[in-house]
Amino acid sequence: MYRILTLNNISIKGLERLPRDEYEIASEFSSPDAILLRSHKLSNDDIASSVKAIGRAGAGTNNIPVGECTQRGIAVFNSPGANANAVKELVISALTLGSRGILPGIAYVDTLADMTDGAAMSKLLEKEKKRFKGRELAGKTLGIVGLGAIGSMIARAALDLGMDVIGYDPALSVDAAWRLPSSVQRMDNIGSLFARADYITLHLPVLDATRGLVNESLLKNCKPDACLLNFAREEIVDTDAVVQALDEGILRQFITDFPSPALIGRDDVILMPHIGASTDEAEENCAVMAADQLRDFLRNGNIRNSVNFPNLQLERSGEVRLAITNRNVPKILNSILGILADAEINIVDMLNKSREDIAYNLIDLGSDVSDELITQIQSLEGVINVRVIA
Ligand SMILES: NC(=O)c1ccc[n+]([C@@H]2O[C@H](COP(=O)([O-])OP(=O)(O)OC[C@H]3O[C@@H](n4cnc5c(N)ncnc54)[C@H](O)[C@@H]3O)[C@@H](O)[C@H]2O)c1
Ligand SMILES: O=C(O)[C@H](O)COP(=O)(O)O
Repeated sequence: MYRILTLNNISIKGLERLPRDEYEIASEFSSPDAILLRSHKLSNDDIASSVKAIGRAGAGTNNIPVGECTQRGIAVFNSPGANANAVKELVISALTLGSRGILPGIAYVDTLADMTDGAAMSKLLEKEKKRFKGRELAGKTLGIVGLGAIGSMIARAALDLGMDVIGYDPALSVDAAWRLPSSVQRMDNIGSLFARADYITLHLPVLDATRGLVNESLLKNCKPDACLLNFAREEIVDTDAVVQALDEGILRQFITDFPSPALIGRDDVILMPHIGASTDEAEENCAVMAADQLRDFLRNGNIRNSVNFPNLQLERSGEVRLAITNRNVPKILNSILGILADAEINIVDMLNKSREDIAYNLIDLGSDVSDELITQIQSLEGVINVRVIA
């Protein structure tokens, strides 16, 4: 029986992928095998020594101490693309909110609640509506920073709205490049994107290299009247610099899914309570993907969509499988194979892959192994953990 600790509400559709005869699921456990969460902020001390894997039902993993997990041999998974459509739809709504007098218009109509004369109300609205005139998106330029799952979907939708789309992504994967419409013009640097776009939308992860990326000097490149959207992460944008750019008229508007006190109560800011992925569909997609990945890892040692372990899958064969994580240094695999050979245990199949500091091995054996042999492998210098999967 595997124990799964949930630290946020996880969609029932995802939890159903973990059958109760094999998985115990609860929001409190002293020694869980795995953790399933959304945006819950997890510290290294919160992670019990029994934890083998963490599944993030969502895209961003900045709430998880990934580096420390890697050192401890804990695989961290996310759900790439599973909530991208939800974010795309919200960003398209935000673009229209940022171009038309929708919110002030609605707020104005709400002030007329005491009027009882319909004809007088119509007359008043026709007179006042000029205050809520907007502009159209068609023909404007949208700059997308980060052309991954969300960025590429937004690019396609914006092109359908008649916008010109430019993008910047210095780390674009081959798969993401295939998904990108060919009419998206790629910029060589982020400054050029800021200088050309009427609307700029951020869809990149928060990393050491992207924290505070949108700062005073970058914002100085903006076209007059530009509108900035942040549905990625709060830390990517220097809020003080944005407030200053708004005050100085460098930016016309800021729309974000990450409110902070300095932004509340301004007419030129639209704030949403981190609802980019809050749809039934996205929550289900993320939970199902995260649960399936955890299950395949716990049951078979296979790894799909890990952010810190190499991706690796091997069909099951043999009697028993060893899943071994070790430091990525020479000779460890040789030593492991030597121990198995000395014990005359036949290797039926095996796969070994590395990623940065660690290596991960799946070794299918023709016969069962003793506890002593596992202890022998576990005590090899550089071996982080060993799992025996029946
Ligand atoms: N508001 C929300 O609820 C919500 C929902 C989902 C995701 N997000 C955030 O959006 C981010 C992107 O999600 P995704 O699913 O598109 O991820 P993704 O991994 O598919 O795409 C991210 C892209 O950003 C690119 N990138 C990395 N560094 C960059 C840089 N310095 N400049 C420009 N691009 C860079 C990567 O190469 C990649 O193509 C997530 O990391 C998460 O923080 C927010
Ligand atoms: O990175 C993500 O996937 C989003 O920020 C969604 O976070 P949530 O699962 O807490 O809504």
